[in-house]
Amino acid sequence: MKVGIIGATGYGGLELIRLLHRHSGISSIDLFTSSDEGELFSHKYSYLMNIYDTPLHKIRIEHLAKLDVIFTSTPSGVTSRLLPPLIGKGPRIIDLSGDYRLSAQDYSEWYGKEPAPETSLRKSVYGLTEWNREAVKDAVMVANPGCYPTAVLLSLLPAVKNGLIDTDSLIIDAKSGVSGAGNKPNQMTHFSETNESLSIYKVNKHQHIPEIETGLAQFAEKTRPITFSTHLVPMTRGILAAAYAPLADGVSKKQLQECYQDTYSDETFVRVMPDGPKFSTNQVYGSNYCDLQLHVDPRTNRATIVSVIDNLVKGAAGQAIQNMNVQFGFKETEGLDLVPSYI
Ligand SMILES: NC(=O)C1=CN([C@@H]2O[C@H](COP(=O)(O)OP(=O)(O)OC[C@H]3O[C@@H](n4cnc5c(N)ncnc54)[C@H](OP(=O)(O)O)[C@@H]3O)[C@@H](O)[C@H]2O)C=CC1
Ligand SMILES: CC(=O)N[C@@H](CCC(=O)OP(=O)(O)O)C(=O)O
Repeated sequence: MKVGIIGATGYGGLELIRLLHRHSGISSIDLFTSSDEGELFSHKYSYLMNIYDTPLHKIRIEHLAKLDVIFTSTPSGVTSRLLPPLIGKGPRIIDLSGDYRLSAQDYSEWYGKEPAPETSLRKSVYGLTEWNREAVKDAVMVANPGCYPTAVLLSLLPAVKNGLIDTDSLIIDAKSGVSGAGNKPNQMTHFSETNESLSIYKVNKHQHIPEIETGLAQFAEKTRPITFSTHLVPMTRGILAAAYAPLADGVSKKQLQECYQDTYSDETFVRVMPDGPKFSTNQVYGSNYCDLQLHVDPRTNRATIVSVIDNLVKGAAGQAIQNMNVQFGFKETEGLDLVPSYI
């Protein structure tokens, strides 16, 4: 298969390259840029010397149209303009940005930008693979989920769908490594701002709030608003999301645990962990796993449901390749059988 990556020079793009390199079904990977046309990729990133000594291509529709699959890993507001002439015209498209995940109204409200045209939005399928595999198979356009929504939806959907927790006032507290903000440092992500410091940001304003709410409504018919807070942690990769909710009447910890084990028993990439003294982002570092752990406090009858992912893998490039595997009939784990780099 001939693959193209737009936004190859960014963090999501680099991770796509790293993972696609070991995929058996790929014959070529064309890398596209909006700023460094003609430059050898291994000149820009010397760590790729003798691996990707290929030039960066200008983004041209005629070139893109000849490919089998296109990954777009660009800032929000780019693919809503770039992709409409290509959607449904040949290449399958997997967009890592937020442009095709929300309704036009939610997108305008939460991203503060012009949404994608309605006709192209209608063709997009939400790529939370474990929950939407059948739709992804035939999708010409996959909206790859955001990093936080991946962690939160995988951790909450079984309990919400099966009515095991009271979702009237769901609180989710999430923490991310700094690579989640991309490769352009700013006032918030600069080393001297993040080092030795923990911050909370976009309180009640995070653009992933409507994405999580839409996912809960789509896969579990839950429509109450959530409280979702995001934090920046002085580490490079990883997301830990903890959700807090009372158990529904009569539900036990054992039932909760069994529900999760049943839901994900056939899923390679979602691991339901036993209780243990430690649960951390480094147990999934560099891998496509989403690990879950469930706790119930008998004093408050409240469940604490925790998930960890690598934001650049399961939260971005890994899940995107998982979706490509589903679309093209590859084994879902192809290119993704990565042992976490724990240390
Ligand atoms: N980082 C993460 O953990 C996750 C990111 N995402 C989303 O994925 C997308 C990419 O994120 P990330 O890789 O971190 O971002 P980066 O900022 O690291 O990279 C984005 C890349 O997009 C390219 N680009 C910028 N402007 C344009 C443009 N106008 N047209 C075409 N290409 C452009 C740039 O490359 P060049 O200058 O060479 O064109 C740049 O390297 C974002 O939408 C992000 O929100 C989703 C999940 C997780
Ligand atoms: C740490 C950090 O800053 N993370 C980013 C994740 C952004 C992202 O992935 O954006 P879209 O899914 O909307 O494209 C944030 O919280 O905004």
